[in-house]
Amino acid sequence: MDNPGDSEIVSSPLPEFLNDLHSKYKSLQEGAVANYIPELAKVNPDLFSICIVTVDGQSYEVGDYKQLFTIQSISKVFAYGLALEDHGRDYVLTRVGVEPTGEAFNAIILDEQSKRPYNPMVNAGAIATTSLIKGAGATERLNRVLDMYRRYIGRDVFVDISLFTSERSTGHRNRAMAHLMLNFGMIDQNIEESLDLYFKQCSAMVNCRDLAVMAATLANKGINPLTEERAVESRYIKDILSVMYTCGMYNFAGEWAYKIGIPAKSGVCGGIIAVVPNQMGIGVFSPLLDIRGNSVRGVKVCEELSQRLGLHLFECSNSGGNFGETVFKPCGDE
Ligand SMILES: NC(=O)CC[C@H](N)C(=O)O
Repeated sequence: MDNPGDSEIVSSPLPEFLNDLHSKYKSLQEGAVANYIPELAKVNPDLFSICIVTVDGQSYEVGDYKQLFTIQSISKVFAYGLALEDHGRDYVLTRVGVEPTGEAFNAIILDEQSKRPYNPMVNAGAIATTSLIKGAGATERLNRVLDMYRRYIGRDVFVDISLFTSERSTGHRNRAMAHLMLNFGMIDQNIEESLDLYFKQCSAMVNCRDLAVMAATLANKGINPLTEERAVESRYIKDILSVMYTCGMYNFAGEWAYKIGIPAKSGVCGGIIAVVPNQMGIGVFSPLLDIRGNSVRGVKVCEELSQRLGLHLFECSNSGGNFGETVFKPCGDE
């Protein structure tokens, strides 16, 4: 261990450890709230919460964990799962790739050869993914998305209409991507309906604890550990987690995989979900973002959680222990 204080922190039970992390980073004022969607700029920059939900249903939370905010890009993960269930892996792969872009989340780029958007975790790919969600019309498609959120979270979820209309009236860049993909036959004619659905899926209201439950559901092979309801077919978990791992943090994805080493997804709301397969889901919320659109405190908290709990997928075999009672030791030090 590098720091003298490490041994105290890692030997604390999880609630104390989360409290320590929260106090440590609460005063960090780096970054800025997203303002390209006018309603998003109104968020209180001081909000900060960290939650963990284990696959055996224990939950730990600290800070403003009941505060609702819009899920934004984190929705891309779950919409991708629904599109896979609706069409199967092979067809979805013809419409959206699985390559990291190395570019900003809102880059207007398609793969030169295939004309597909690069991956479902950036805006272009997410709009293509959402266009694949089935339903007889706009209402049925929205209801399917909301029901999907309900299964992952365990309660009904609503769309923030102010946020939705704010994004719809300013979302010209996303509209441009949709037209480009329409030009190449990557999405169908009904682009306004699909864009509305995309803006609504991004404007669904969640709190930090919800994020952790959603992440824990992915960690638990698609079954919500609190309600025991299946949210997504288990055969698509590896697809979802793979693209989260390689593409979930936009143009920080490589460094994230290298340093933190667990599948994750962020959103311009300031939320991050991180999934430790077969162990736990992590949710962090803090709206101050870095230049890539990732939560500054969120990245720091995940980095420290990963280091102190030995969560990096390739570091060593994870302990797989009971996180409710465990006294944490960094793996590799045994
Ligand atoms: N990175 C994000 O969270 C972006 C989501 C936002 N709704 C957009 O499309 O721009």
